[in-house]
Amino acid sequence: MKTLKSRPKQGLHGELTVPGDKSISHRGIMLGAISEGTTTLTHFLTSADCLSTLAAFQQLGVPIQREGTTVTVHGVGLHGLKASTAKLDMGNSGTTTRLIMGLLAGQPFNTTLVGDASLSKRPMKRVSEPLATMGADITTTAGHLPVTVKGQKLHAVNYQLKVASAQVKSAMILAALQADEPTTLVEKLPTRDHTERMLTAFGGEISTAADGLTITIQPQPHLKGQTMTVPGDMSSAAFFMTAASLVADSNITLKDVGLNKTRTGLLEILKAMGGDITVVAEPTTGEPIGDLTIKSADLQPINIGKAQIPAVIDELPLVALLAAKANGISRIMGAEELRVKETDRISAIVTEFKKLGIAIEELPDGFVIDGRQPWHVVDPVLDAHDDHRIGMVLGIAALLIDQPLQLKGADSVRISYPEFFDDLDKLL
Ligand SMILES: O=C(O)C1=C[C@@H](OP(=O)(O)O)[C@@H](O)[C@H](O)C1
Ligand SMILES: C=C(OP(=O)(O)O)C(=O)O
Repeated sequence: MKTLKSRPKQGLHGELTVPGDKSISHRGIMLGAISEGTTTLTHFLTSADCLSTLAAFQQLGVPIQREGTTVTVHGVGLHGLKASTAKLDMGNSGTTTRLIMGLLAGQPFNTTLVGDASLSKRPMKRVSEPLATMGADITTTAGHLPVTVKGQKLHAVNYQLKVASAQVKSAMILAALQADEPTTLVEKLPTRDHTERMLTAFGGEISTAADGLTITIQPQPHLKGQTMTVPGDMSSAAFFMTAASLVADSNITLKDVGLNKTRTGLLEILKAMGGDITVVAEPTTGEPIGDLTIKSADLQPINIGKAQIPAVIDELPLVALLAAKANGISRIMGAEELRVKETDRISAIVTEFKKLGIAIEELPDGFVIDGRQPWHVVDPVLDAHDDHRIGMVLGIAALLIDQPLQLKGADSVRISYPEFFDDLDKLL
């Protein structure tokens, strides 16, 4: 049980560089592995999820070294992976599992994937079914892990994705690389496009049509290892953006944060709510990055619907917290995907926010929050529900309360941001 810091005497102050982006770190290892030559990733995220990806590719015969946050991947090419003698442990990572399924679907060997209790409850048919249209042979356990992938020769498809999910899209892209002809995928809504951008940087041929939804992938590329610095994770920066906005007298700067438009939903929402944020973009050739300065502000309520969800999916617990201090009623809808994350995040947020006396109502696909109601602690023992993002949002919520609160499962931050509480202390 961790005792959370309560309301600070002064606001949050100072400058911070948040750890590397989780999505980009995963993809850096995967694309590096199937490239020819060496890939060097600096500012790699050394959280449990990304280390699950690193270990899985080592087990597939890819030499990978790590020194601190620098990772060197000695690529084996698209057809150079080797069968693992043991099951691959995906740990808690949905991204590792879904993307690796797409890649292994076309390899000439069989692999069994297992994961922890939380990951073993998450849906995998959303990946195995679309992959099956390409000829993949994937057996799930009633739609969940353990999953066995029996490598097959894959054929190209023209496929309309059924869920707005970058993980499903990326699994299909990684499978399409191994197909016989070009594949076309059509997304329901644009989702994070790191796979597409990074594949291009590694020398692959992938294009997105003017509609922003139709993606064409050329098969059998000869990818070349790259050197890249992973941008700061917007999804980690988001915790401090929220804290500085809500805690009076704050003024912080977050350096080198990834500003890819498919990830900046929270930034846009915070601006629309009246947040005080200055963005100084930096010139880059790869993923857009920049520095963010955030000061405390009085916030207005907001309504969010389906089309806005993908760009803020992992930050929705923070949108709920912002709404809980806004001057009116906010509605967040179209977010049913939250129910199939590390925990049912809708239910977890409602349960934990109610312990703080927040006026929150659960919807099947989101929540309604009245930020005008004063908070009052009903139960000082909060629970992360074994979910890193729930644990961290509660760590921020505690800064808005005068009495000390306890957090069960604070250790869950290791999944995406092991230094979270230390970095928060630096700003306090
Ligand atoms: O592709 C990725 O790196 C991710 C995609 C999102 O999941 P979905 O694809 O399930 O929306 C997100 O929630 C996850 O944290 C990372
Ligand atoms: C949902 C998340 O990750 P994953 O799906 O990779 O477990 C997350 O980091 O919030």
